[in-house]
Amino acid sequence: PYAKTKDILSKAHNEGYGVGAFNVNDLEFIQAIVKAAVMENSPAIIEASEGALKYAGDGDVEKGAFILADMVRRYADAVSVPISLHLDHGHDLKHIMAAIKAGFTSVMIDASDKPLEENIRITRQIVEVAHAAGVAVEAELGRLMGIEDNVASAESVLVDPDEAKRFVTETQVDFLAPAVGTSHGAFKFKGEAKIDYERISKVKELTQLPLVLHGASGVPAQWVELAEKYGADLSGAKGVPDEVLQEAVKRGINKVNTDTDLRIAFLAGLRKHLAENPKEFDPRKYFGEAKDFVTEVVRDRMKMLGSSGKA
Ligand SMILES: O=C(COP(=O)(O)O)N(O)CCCOP(=O)(O)O
Ligand SMILES: [Zn+2]
Repeated sequence: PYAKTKDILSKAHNEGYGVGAFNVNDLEFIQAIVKAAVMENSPAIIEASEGALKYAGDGDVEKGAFILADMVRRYADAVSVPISLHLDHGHDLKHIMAAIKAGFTSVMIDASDKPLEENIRITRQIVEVAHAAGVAVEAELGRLMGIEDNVASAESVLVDPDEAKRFVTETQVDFLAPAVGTSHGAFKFKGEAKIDYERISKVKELTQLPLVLHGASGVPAQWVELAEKYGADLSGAKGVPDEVLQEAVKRGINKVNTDTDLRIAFLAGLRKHLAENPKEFDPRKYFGEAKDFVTEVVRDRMKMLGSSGKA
């Protein structure tokens, strides 16, 4: 059924496992994720960024929010596993309000690029409005970037656990995304793939909240190689290894944002089908194989994070 992100993450927090938060922009990815959740008997968080709302609404964010929310709700209510819908990286109050009106069960206010005091002020505002509507709030502290030679690289700002404690107390957010060395996209880490485990443990201890890891895609070689076999150029692609994610979950990460892996799997399926079926022009066929690859990569992630069987 359509569920509240907060309920899904409270259970994961209490029982110590990770739940994938899978990004969507369209119908195909929603279908693929819901199918994977059913096959794995796993909860799933579906999330849409502001870019996804614009894409689905052909430029109109509010329309996109309603279209995506309606699709997710209908697919979720047709299955027995809990599926929620979350606004990812909300920056603009208008977009956050549109998501709340459309029925998203949680929203992220991302003011992590602002000084702490301003991040607190903005986040507190959003929490007030969202909580009044029964919607949970995620915020981010520190900035997503890599870690080089054990110190944060110049432009990155890793979370300060003491600041995190103050932040959650003063804002009452429901979940927190601490910056611990990951980054978005397919080309993570300049050197070794490492994140700051100690910081995760300290933030968990001080906040006692479900924690979120952004930039958590693994960029699995099998999918990169398949996409490249059919003409993609993803040289240098690198993600977060499974064992690193599993350690992060052990230390308190519960929501694991995954977008890039789904994009690469879909790309591989699409390129493969088009290359192998030059006569095919029915999108239900060529998107069909691409969807099946997304289902596979989502199932793998649910097993790896420990959410399989936890519905
Ligand atoms: O943390 C992640 C994804 O991390 P990943 O790239 O490692 O999958 N996200 O929040 C997804 C961000 C997607 O934003 P946009 O739609 O604007 O491209
Ligand atoms: Zn993110």
